[in-house]
Amino acid sequence: MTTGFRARRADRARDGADGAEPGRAPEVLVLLCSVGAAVATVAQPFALGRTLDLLLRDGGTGGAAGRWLALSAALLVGELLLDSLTSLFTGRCNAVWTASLRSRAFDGLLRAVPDRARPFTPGDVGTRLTLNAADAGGAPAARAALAASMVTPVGALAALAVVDVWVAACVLAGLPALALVLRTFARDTGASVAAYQDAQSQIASRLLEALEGAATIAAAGTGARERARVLEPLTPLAALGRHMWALHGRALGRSGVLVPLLILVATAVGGLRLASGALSVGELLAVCRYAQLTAGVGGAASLLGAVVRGREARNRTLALARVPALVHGTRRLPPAGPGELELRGVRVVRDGRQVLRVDGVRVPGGATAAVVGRSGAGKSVLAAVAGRLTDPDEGQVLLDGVPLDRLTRKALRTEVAYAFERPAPAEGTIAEVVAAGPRRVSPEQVGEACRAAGADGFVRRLPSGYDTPLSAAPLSGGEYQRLGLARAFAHAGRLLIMDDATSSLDTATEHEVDRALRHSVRPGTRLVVAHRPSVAARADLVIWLEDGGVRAVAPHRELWETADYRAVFGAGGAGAAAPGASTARRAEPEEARP
Ligand SMILES: Nc1ncnc2c1ncn2[C@@H]1O[C@H](COP(=O)(O)OP(=O)(O)OP(=O)(O)O)[C@@H](O)[C@H]1O
Repeated sequence: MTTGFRARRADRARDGADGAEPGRAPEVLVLLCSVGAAVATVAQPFALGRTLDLLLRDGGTGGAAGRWLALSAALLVGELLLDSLTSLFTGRCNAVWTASLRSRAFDGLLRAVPDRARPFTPGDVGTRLTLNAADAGGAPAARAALAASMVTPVGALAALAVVDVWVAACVLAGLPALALVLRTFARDTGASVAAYQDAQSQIASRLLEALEGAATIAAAGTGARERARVLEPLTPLAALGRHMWALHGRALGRSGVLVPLLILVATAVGGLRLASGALSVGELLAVCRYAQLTAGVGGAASLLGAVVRGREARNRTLALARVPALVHGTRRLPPAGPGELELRGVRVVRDGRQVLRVDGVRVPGGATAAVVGRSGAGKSVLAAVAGRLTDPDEGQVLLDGVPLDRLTRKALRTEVAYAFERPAPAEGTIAEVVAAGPRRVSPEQVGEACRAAGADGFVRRLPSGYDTPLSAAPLSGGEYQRLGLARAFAHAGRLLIMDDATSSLDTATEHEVDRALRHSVRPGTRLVVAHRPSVAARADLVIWLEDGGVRAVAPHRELWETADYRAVFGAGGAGAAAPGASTARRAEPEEARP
């Protein structure tokens, strides 16, 4: 018990750190209304019993019977009103809590170190933010209703003891069995609920993966296999569902036998007490009703189920809020710094494996550095570390001499811009999407950035031009990529990192974009992940990665002398032709050669 309490307190303390919880007011209102309704329910049999006794004694002529009858009616109306208010406040409480849990989970996800959020697939995140958040949001009201639901049986038992202690003793003797049924139900359901929610998440994740790869699946004709893969968790899900229904049914069945039995015994004892003259007819009526209400404790099973489900769902939803966040510092960058980038003793470990080791690499301010290497060499990890999308496990990355983790969030995000291979979909018109970001960007600057990224032409051809909603714009992969570039150009600070951001562009467009980048975009340092030798050739220096380490840092023309370097671009392996020789020329047109 103490351990459970401590665990709950620790949970609350940890959750508190995730963000503000909504006030307790909605929950308290549910509790007050439910308790009020329960009190009215408990008072009714007593009032009705007194009314009946007075009517039988006075034949309905006394004023007292009328007053008791009016009280009974008032209690009934009060109970109905309070029940309605309980429903109203329950809806409000559920909505407030669900919204709060969703916001906290979502904020946590946005604050998180992107790499740490990677284990949560989009489908899993969707399930946690929708189904799980709704279940978790319903728990506080269910908890209040569960607490209030104890008022009726406890109150009824107390009232029963006042009316007749013998009948109360009989009912009390049967209660431990009912409590045991409830406890077993709560314990057994907990584990199944967690596994059930996990299986739901798996189906959602697989479905989203399948939707993303729909074209590949259609082309490969593997639809049936994919369908089987997506629905694979359905079998354990169905088994878990059946198991939970069985648990529910068993709990209801057991309480369904125990409850009538208790009522029967109470009625029989009450009847004997009436026969012996210890109870009046009205009191017998009250006794029977109180026995019913006391045994109604079994009805708490469904509320208990909602509380258990909500607890598991809350853990799943708030797991998103607990993903480690990027903590920012308080320093600013020196004004008008050139954007010099330096990596000192940087080491990145993923899944226990070193995936990047870079020491003493410096990109002078205003220079363009190409990052090249075979697939899996660590280029994207380097790009992520260079702009602090993730922190290295060891070492430091400095921009104009300031470690990135000491910078304020604003300084970091205004001075370091990113463009990716696949820009994230965004809401709004094209102009709004390009303008969205840390800097204030005017419509003229949006146009300039789009021209530099080679996007202006196709944007103008859209029905509403720059005012076309992005979601309604039929864009090719390359066009979409160019909008991502335009956004990065519009917000370019002293460091611009392009991670495979021109991979879908044809060579001529890429060349134009490169020229515009030099002349029309705010000058600064560029770090460009490159797969084409043409890009490396135009850079001031190349950081050549191999198996997560730096093989060399030098201009492209020098590195091209090395056969291994040419092999990175598929331009012949070791022992291939010298620079400018036919193999290299065949592999890449004119501009590829130094
Ligand atoms: N979050 C992660 N968890 C485990 N391994 C990771 C993670 N991120 C990267 N890696 C591993 O680090 C290595 C480098 O990955 P990275 O994405 O930087 O390669 P890359 O050079 O950009 O490759 P490509 O050209 O194919 O995009 C890979 O072996 C990759 O599997």
